[in-house]
Amino acid sequence: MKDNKNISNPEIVLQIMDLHKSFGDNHVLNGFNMKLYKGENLVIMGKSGSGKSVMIKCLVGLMQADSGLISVMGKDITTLTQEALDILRADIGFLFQGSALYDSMTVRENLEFPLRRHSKKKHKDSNTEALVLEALTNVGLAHAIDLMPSELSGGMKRRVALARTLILQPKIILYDEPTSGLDPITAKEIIILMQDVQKKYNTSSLIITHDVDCARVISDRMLLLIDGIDYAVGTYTALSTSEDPKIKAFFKH
Ligand SMILES: Nc1ncnc2c1ncn2[C@@H]1O[C@H](COP(=O)(O)OP(=O)(O)OP(=O)(O)O)[C@@H](O)[C@H]1O
Repeated sequence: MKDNKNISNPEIVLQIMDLHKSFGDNHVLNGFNMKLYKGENLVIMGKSGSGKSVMIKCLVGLMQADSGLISVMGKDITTLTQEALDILRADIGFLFQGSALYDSMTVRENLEFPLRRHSKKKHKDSNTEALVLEALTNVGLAHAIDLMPSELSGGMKRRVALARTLILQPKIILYDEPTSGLDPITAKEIIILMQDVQKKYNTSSLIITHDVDCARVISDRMLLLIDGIDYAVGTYTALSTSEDPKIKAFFKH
């Protein structure tokens, strides 16, 4: 089953072509392809150890692929200078499992931190206080601005981490297991928040998850990473009704 996105004149914001990555005899990615269109939520699922993290690391330049092409906003990242790469990276937000808050800083300081790092590029003239408040309001946590991370619940921490990502107004957000470790109700809240963010900012999101319910609710399209390739790409409905045993395995509860 292959990509059947049917929108007129779609803009591709992120593309991977024929990506290969091996560790010795362990051939993790064997010609992986992916396209992320502007404004869409693409969910990537794959068994544990299938290479999702390796793919993301190659995508953000934390790991070098053996071969293949990766382009972000139409630019081949392997040919960019460090400076051009840094500018491009400011357009990509990350919400990783491990993207913990700084425990010794208040919520406000946690949000000011990325602003200060990128201030030269983006927010030279902006009012930091207003930006922090706006980002927190967008995740429903304006009242928590002066709390310490230790005073927040798991769901609230995840929201603050999302606000910290949003404050730089990224064009693309990469989510790694956004609902892992959360109870079903809080997980649902985070999914709704992700949808709100997508609508409000028209961001394009790549979401790695094992959570089938999350995939059902949030995905415009899904990609199944199996045997190191983009084995199946399509809507939740198309994939969840497939008769292919390898695809079916993902949707069994
Ligand atoms: N730095 C590394 N050196 C050697 N092997 C590695 C390295 N990083 C990843 N691998 C191997 O690559 C394979 C894919 O790992 P990866 O972490 O991408 O899986 P994953 O799909 O993200 O799994 P999970 O869902 O459990 O997080 C595994 O076999 C892993 O052992």
